[in-house]
Amino acid sequence: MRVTLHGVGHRFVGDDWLFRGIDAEFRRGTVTALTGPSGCGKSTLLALVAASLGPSEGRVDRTGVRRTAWVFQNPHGVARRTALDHVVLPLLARDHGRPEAEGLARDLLDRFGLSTVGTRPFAHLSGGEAQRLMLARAVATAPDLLLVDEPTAQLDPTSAATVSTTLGHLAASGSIVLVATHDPAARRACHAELDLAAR
Ligand SMILES: Nc1ncnc2c1ncn2[C@@H]1O[C@H](COP(=O)(O)OP(=O)(O)OP(=O)(O)O)[C@@H](O)[C@H]1O
Repeated sequence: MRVTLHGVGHRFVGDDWLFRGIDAEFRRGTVTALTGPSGCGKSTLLALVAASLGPSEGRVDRTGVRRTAWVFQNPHGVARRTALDHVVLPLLARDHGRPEAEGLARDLLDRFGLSTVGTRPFAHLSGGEAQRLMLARAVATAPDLLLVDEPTAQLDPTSAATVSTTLGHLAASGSIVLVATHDPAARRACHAELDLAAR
């Protein structure tokens, strides 16, 4: 399973090139940091990898990728549903029975440092809690490819380190993980880096 970029470049209509000539390969087991200054095109590259956008030039090949999960910069949940429910639902969708799904969801909340907020409605979570919940929900879908935009931007260093460790564990279990980030600590926790500033 892998995603390969061949000479990929992108520009939005009427704008200059954001980047050109990117050759890269993202493999299972690897967390890759996408870095570069604000506006250089990190989220755009995630969209190209997710195939929700076609590149202006070049080619993106996705081999063996069936399930993609994408965690956006701004967390969106269902205001009145509990944190636990947000993680239980994808597990039910993957055919786990409710008791098993709840057990797995509690484990995931625990891994993301959210065990004390499971019964809270989404609307009452802090920004950092909501963002970690979206990550827990994405991991619950057992994605082949996980794309994450700025996962540590709203977090204190300890919570940020927990998130980086958990993304590493997800990759170790066989996923491809891409993380757009400005955070030097999050970048250091990745196995590889694609720096868009250099393009
Ligand atoms: N659909 C679009 N149409 C036109 N321009 C866009 C579109 N999406 C993004 N852009 C522009 O493309 C540039 C790159 O945006 P992008 O969100 O990929 O950058 P980024 O590196 O992820 O930024 P940040 O670090 O601030 O999140 C920005 O100037 C943005 O305004």
